[in-house]
Amino acid sequence: MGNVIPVNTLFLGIDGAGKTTIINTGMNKFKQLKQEQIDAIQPTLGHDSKRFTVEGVEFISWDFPGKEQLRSTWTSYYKHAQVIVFVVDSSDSDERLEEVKEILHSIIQNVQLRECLLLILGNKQDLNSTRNLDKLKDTLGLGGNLSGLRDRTWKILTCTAKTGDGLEDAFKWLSTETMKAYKKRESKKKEEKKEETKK
Ligand SMILES: Nc1nc2c(ncn2[C@@H]2O[C@H](COP(=O)(O)OP(=O)(O)OP(=O)(O)O)[C@@H](O)[C@H]2O)c(=O)[nH]1
Ligand SMILES: [Mg+2]
Repeated sequence: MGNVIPVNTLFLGIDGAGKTTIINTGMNKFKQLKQEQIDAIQPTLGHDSKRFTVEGVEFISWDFPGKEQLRSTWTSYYKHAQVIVFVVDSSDSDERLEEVKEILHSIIQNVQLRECLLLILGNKQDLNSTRNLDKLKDTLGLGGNLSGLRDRTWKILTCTAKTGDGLEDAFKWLSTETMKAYKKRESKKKEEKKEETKK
């Protein structure tokens, strides 16, 4: 097997969205966590990184707190980010999703995150009050031709972290897109080197 490509991946989203559960499921090869493993997950207060690999890409997963007073910690990591996984509780109230929309749009427009791949995950599809993909897209204002999305590789998908449903496909997509971006960067570097030696 070739070398694994490591990518700094920031997991962002408000409190209770399911960021930590998704990372733990990723580390469990996307198999359903045991109930006691789910019960052991506490709201994140600090931040730390955990790693899991999917099809040659190692996601160095930075788990951040979503609690309002702690969200300011996110931005100091923006300069290191290559991938953003933005997690949404699809069953959250309209009021909370209005707040989520605002946060998501500020991430989309942030110049420091311009080059990042963006995966938006509509989590908790198992709950009765959940929104499906189309409804979520609409609620989060992602339907139109948003300037921050036009030149970016991004996707919105749904999942259930509690069972693992949808997560493997989501990270396979990220893995494929990461590889493509990596190859593009490498060939650009090669071209530039060639140009340099010609001078
Ligand atoms: N029903 C259901 N509950 C989920 C799912 N994913 C996570 N949860 C629950 O939602 C709660 C919050 O999950 P976390 O993973 O701690 O959420 P977080 O985004 O890390 O939250 P903060 O650390 O506070 O920012 C926990 O009780 C989880 O068990 C899911 O797919 N379905
Ligand atoms: Mg957490």
